[in-house]
Amino acid sequence: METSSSFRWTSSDTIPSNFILPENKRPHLSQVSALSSIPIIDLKNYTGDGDNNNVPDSSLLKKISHACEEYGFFQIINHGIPEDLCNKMMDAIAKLFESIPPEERKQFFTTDHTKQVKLFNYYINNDSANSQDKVQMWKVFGEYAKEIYELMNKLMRLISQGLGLETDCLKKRVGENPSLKAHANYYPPCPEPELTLGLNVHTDLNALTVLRQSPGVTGLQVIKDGEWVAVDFAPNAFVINLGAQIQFAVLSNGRYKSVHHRAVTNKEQRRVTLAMFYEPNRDSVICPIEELIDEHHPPLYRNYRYSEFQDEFFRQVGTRRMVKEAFQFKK
Ligand SMILES: O=C(O)CCC(=O)C(=O)O
Ligand SMILES: [Fe+2]
Repeated sequence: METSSSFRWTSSDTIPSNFILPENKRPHLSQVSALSSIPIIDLKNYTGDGDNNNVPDSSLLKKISHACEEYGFFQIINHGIPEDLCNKMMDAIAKLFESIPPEERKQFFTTDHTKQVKLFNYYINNDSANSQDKVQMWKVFGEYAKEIYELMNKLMRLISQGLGLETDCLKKRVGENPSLKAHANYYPPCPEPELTLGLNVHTDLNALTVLRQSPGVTGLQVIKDGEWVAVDFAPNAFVINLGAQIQFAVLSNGRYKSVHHRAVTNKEQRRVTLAMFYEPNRDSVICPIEELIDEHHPPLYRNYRYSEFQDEFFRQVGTRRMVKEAFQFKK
C-alpha cells in the first residue's frame, strides 16, 4: 500500500535494486493457480433498495454467502453503475499519474498516515493546479464516490441477509458516520515481474472494499486454500472484498474472513486500479454480532474501538503485520 514514494519509470531491461524482493517474498508467478478465479455474481435481477419487503432471491444470497465464506472475494456484474462514469474515473487517475511531473508529485509523498491525503484534496489545496482536466477529476470523483457508496450499502444489505441477519445489521455494526476512502494504484509496465510486487501481500483493514480495474489487464491475486489465484478481468465488473472489520464482526462464527491479496506486475501494460474503502469512524466499537455467537462459537477477540485497530495497524508498518493478534483473547 505504501508504494507512492517509490514510484519510478524505467526504460531499462532491469529493475533498480531497491525494487528487488528477497527470494522468499517474490511472486513465483509460475506457481499461481491456473484453475480458478473468484466467483462472478450477476446483480441483474436485484434492485435492492434497503426496503425489507424487497427480499432478494435465495439463490443470489446463497451465491454471496458462499463467495464470502469460501473466498472473501467476488466480482459483481450488472451492478447498475454507469460504465461511462467508471471509464472517466479511471482515465482521470491514469492522467494524474502520467501527466504530473515527478518533481511536482514528489512534494505530496508522505509517510504520515494521519494525513487525509486524497487525490482530489491535492487539487483543491494546490492553487497552481487549475487546468480543466484537474477540475474535471474532482467532479468525476464526487459522482463516482456517491455511486460506489450506494453500491456498498446495497452489498452490506445482501451480505447481512446472506448471513440470515436483519437487512441493516452489518451497516449498524460498522457504525455511524463511516468514511469512504479512495486508494488509487498505478503499476507501470515492469521489465522483471518475477522479482518484485506491485502491492505487497495484505488484507484490507476497513470493512468493505470495492475495486475497479483498468480494462483487460490482470494483476490482482488472492489466496485460496493456500494457493495464489489470479482474479480474471471481467468487463465492467467490480471486485468486492471483505475487510478486517467485517471479519471481526462475523468471525466468531468462523464464517467470513478477510483474505490476503497482492498485486503483481507485467511487462507490457500499465495497470490502474481504484480501491474504495468503506471504513468505520474512529469511535465505532467493533464487536462480534450476538446472533453469531453461541457456546461453540465464543468471541475470539476483545471488543475495540476502530481507532485502536487503526493505530495498531500503522504502528506495525514495515513489519509482517500481526494486528488481529493484538486483540485476540489468550487461550
Ligand atoms: O490493485 C489491485 O489489484 C489491488 C489493490 C488493493 O488491494 C488495495 O488498494 O488495497
Ligand atoms: Fe487491498
